[in-house]
Amino acid sequence: MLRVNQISKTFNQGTVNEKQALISIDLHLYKGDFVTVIGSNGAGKSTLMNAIAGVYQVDRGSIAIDGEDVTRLNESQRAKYIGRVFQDPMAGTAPTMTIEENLAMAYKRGKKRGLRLALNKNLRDFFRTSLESLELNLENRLETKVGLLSGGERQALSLLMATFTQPKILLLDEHTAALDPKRARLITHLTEKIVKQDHLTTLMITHNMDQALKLGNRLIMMHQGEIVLELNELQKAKMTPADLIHAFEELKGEKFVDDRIALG
Ligand SMILES: Nc1ncnc2c1ncn2[C@@H]1O[C@H](COP(=O)(O)OP(=O)(O)OP(=O)(O)O)[C@@H](O)[C@H]1O
Repeated sequence: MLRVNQISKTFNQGTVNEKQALISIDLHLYKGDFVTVIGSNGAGKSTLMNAIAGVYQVDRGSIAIDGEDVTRLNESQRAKYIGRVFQDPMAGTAPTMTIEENLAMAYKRGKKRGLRLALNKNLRDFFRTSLESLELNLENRLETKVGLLSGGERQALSLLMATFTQPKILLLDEHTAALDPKRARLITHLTEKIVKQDHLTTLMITHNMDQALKLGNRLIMMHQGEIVLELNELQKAKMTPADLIHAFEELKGEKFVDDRIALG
């Protein structure tokens, strides 16, 4: 479903600030794979996601989604394939628009430009049913402005907006990190539920080692622009957060430095 072949990305090439953020990264995700991504500070995790989403063009290598080479497509041209949820609950939704207007906007994403979308009964029913799955009673607040929702409700809505059109790839960029523990648990639970039910191919960056081990069926660890460790479901199941750190230190002979790390 996702084939990242030998991609490299250097920022500020030829200047004193030159930074090789990605070095010959290979990553192949099969349909339904749910891969958690961890790594030290500045390891290249966000750059990898941005490269997949088309925010940055890569210097070398190629990216294919469901067999289509998207390497030279820009972010908006890739939008129909990709759902993304960011760390900031404010980032994925428009606060002055109502819940249903936000959903309509997401529904239109990637569809033909200029498509006028009538908010007819069928569409409202579809939005209501989708919102019911969140179990937050948002289905009865279709006309509420999104700016009035709590951070957790807003992030749940972002998650729904990123997934209800069944993207080929779901990118989760520390999407629970800015929430309090209770809301983070809720969003984690909803993520697991939606990904499983819709069999979504997912890449999730997290600084929470426990979450990285418990969620998904694969884990990758990045360091200085490279993937330094890959674990499958069985290997993940046997490991603790402390084992992960230990494995990194054995491999690289240096301390694992992540300012935002959470072990459990
Ligand atoms: N737009 C940019 N311009 C210049 N340098 C950048 C840019 N984006 C990222 N970098 C640099 O590339 C490297 C990788 O950054 P990236 O944000 O991908 O790391 P990360 O693994 O997500 O880090 P963290 O967990 O600390 O957020 C870092 O050294 C960063 O400073």
